[in-house]
Amino acid sequence: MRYPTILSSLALISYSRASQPHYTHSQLAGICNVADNNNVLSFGQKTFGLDHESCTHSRVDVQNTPVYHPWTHKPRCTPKNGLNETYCVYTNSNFADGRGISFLTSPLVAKEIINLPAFTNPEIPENVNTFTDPPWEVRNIPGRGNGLFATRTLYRGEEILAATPVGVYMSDAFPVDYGLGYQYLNTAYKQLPKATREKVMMMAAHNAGDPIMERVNTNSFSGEFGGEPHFIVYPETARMNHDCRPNAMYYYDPATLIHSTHASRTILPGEEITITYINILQPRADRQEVLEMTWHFQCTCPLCTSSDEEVAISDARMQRIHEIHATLADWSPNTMATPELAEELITLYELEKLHAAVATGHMFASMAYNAIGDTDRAKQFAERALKAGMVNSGVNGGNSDVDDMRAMLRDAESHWSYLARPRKP
Ligand SMILES: C[S@@+](CC[C@H](N)C(=O)[O-])C[C@H]1O[C@@H](n2cnc3c(N)ncnc32)[C@H](O)[C@@H]1O
Repeated sequence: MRYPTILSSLALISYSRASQPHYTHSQLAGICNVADNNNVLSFGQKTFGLDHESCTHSRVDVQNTPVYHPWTHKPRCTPKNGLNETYCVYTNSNFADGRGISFLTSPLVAKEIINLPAFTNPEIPENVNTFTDPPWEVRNIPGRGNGLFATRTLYRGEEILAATPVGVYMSDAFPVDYGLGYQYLNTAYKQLPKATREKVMMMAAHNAGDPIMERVNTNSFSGEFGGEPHFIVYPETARMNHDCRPNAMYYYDPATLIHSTHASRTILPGEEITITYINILQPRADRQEVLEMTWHFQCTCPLCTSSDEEVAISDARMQRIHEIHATLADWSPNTMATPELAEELITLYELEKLHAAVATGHMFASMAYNAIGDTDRAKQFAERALKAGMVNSGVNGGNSDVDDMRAMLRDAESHWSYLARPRKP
């Protein structure tokens, strides 16, 4: 039997934030509904290998409240492994107006999850999980499987889709005993409502094997809960194919778990809507290697299929982008960072059609101008960064870059970067 390691995960953090994810961690607080771990464990042991649903119905107390609140099913836990770890399935089949959600995670992480606003304030905005009249349709493309295609013009910043996850699985739940991990993963799947299970099964799978595991492998985004890496499944979002110069960007809100995708440039009707699965600031050879190894496809996006000469120019620009990033991030007294360098970065992003990254360029420029005391320019660029940044982070912000740029706009002289790099005489 083949037990593939879970390797693939579509980067969850937008490209420009890939190296600095911002997760809010809820306080460890409150009660744990799986405190009765021995019971759960023995239950898990008893049901080891079972896949019939009769065992999974929620137990209800006299007030009709499940004793496992907020879970609608009794948590089922693996027997402790040699490292004294256990992983449990936690399902709330009512989550997000009946879409449901299942976790396979540790009891400690579950304690944090139940304190997230997703559970303490579970109201779902109207635009989320609404797929009745989307501005796209699913089409099959030879060699790529299904993909999303725009059915009308979408403008930069416009929302394409927003969804809650249906499955969240801790990556550590698998390697010690893959067989056991798969069984509990299947339990997590089976406890979801029927319509959601159908959505999961409609996702593509790279390989034959365990149907759920293979779908998780092919379609998961990655994120953290309680500081631990998890795989996160958004079935509709996972329909989007990869492009090294994507026309859409996504943002994940770790408090509500809502994942939203926005246009990062104008997308014309009939155009495929694409995201990136990888860090696209890599040379073509490296990008292709990662995509081939992890997602088993040969990238034939326009950039990958350009002439060798064009690719060499693009690779050189990306090398320069890396150099400028490093210089602009250097706040030491000997830094070579200047506002001119930040403006060069913006130009390079534009030449490379890195639409989604432009906000990062404006943010660098804002701070670089503020660092020499040019508060007018600093504010101008902060405004541009905020406008462009909405594509990445949603209109309400909720990440530290957005907060930082708002602070710059309010009062540049109080911003930490003010006169941090005075021009040398
Ligand atoms: C997350 S799924 C994307 C949706 C998928 N095409 C489907 O049919 O549901 C990832 C898989 O889609 C395919 N894929 C994504 N982007 C592609 C691309 N640019 N070229 C070829 N195949 C691609 C690969 O098979 C990849 O493993």
